[in-house]
Amino acid sequence: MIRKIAVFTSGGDAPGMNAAIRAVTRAAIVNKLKVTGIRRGYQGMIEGDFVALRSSDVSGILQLGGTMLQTARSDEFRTAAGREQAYQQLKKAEIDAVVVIGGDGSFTGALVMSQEYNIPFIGIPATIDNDMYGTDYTIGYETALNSVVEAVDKIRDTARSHGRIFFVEVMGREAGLLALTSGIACGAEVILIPESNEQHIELEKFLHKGYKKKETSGIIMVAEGDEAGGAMKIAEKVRNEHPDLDVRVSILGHIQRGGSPTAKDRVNATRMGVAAIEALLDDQKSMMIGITNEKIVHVPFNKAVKLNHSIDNNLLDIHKLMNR
Ligand SMILES: Nc1ncnc2c1ncn2[C@@H]1O[C@H](COP(=O)(O)OP(=O)(O)O)[C@@H](O)[C@H]1O
Ligand SMILES: O=P(O)(O)OC[C@H]1O[C@](O)(COP(=O)(O)O)[C@@H](O)[C@@H]1O
Ligand SMILES: [Mg+2]
Repeated sequence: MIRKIAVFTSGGDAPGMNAAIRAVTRAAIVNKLKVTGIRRGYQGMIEGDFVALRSSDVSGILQLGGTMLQTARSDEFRTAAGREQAYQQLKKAEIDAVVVIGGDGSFTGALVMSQEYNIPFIGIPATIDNDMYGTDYTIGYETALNSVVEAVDKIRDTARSHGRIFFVEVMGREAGLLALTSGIACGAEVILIPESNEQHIELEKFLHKGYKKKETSGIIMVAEGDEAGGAMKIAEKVRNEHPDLDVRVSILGHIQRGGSPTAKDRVNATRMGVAAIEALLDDQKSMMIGITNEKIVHVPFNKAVKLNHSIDNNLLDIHKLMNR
């Protein structure tokens, strides 16, 4: 019997996390559940940094970026002693079930803890990387994509004016989807992502033939996690090999993680927040709420975190076609 739930945000923040906190809180209250917010992710769980949430406490946050509960990456929670302390804090606060809003790391932590202690966890995927298996969509990705496109359009203006080649680094330590889709949206000439090596050949072709023949500017999107080592390193190599080219680097950084969530991120965060409470009331546990083909789906944590989210090769093909 669930009487009181906790909700928290964990890992890298993502625009729309607040919308999810609001939806979880309000859906729980409508179903006569009490709600506790845990501040600062798993670290706050270990330290008992809890706050009671009423419907009015989540008023006015729907449109705000970041997370009102703050977030953290907690090394202590990776230890058995840290998780034991976290469990004791949950018991003390009489929490019967937990909703975790985060990415693959956060769900791995939830899976480990639910194997050790009898407490149900439901996950809501929120990461700008959109790298979770079993869902087409993670909260924050759409907003980040639009932020990248807005920034790169501006870079294109100055690149064209000077006839320069820009290496633009986009976030994604292990995931290239944001670089790939923003690259397509901005008409990038080349896109370098960790999931595919082939694009380095495209870069060589572009530098040797394409640029010199017909281009007035070049945008090379580089995912942070590309194996050649990020935009700085690649640009340095290109400068050495092609001293005639005017090369610049722009690392977009954490502006990609901030800002007011797009309408789609708000709507999907609200849908997933409500679905998370419904899943708990339906006695589900260790389950991620996802959205596939625009429908809510339930994906067991062990699948969501262990299976790889692959890149759609069609997107790579489409990009290639545009730059023939
Ligand atoms: N294998 C694990 N065991 C226990 N906790 C984990 C594990 N992996 C991740 N976590 C917890 O989840 C937190 C968030 O994970 P992280 O990978 O940083 O972000 P995200 O959830 O956005 O992918 C970590 O700081 C850690 O506290
Ligand atoms: O904010 P930090 O700690 O520098 O982390 C940067 C990383 O976080 C992300 O923005 C989001 O990743 P997670 O959602 O897995 O936390 C990655 O794209 C990036 O590599
Ligand atoms: Mg992650």
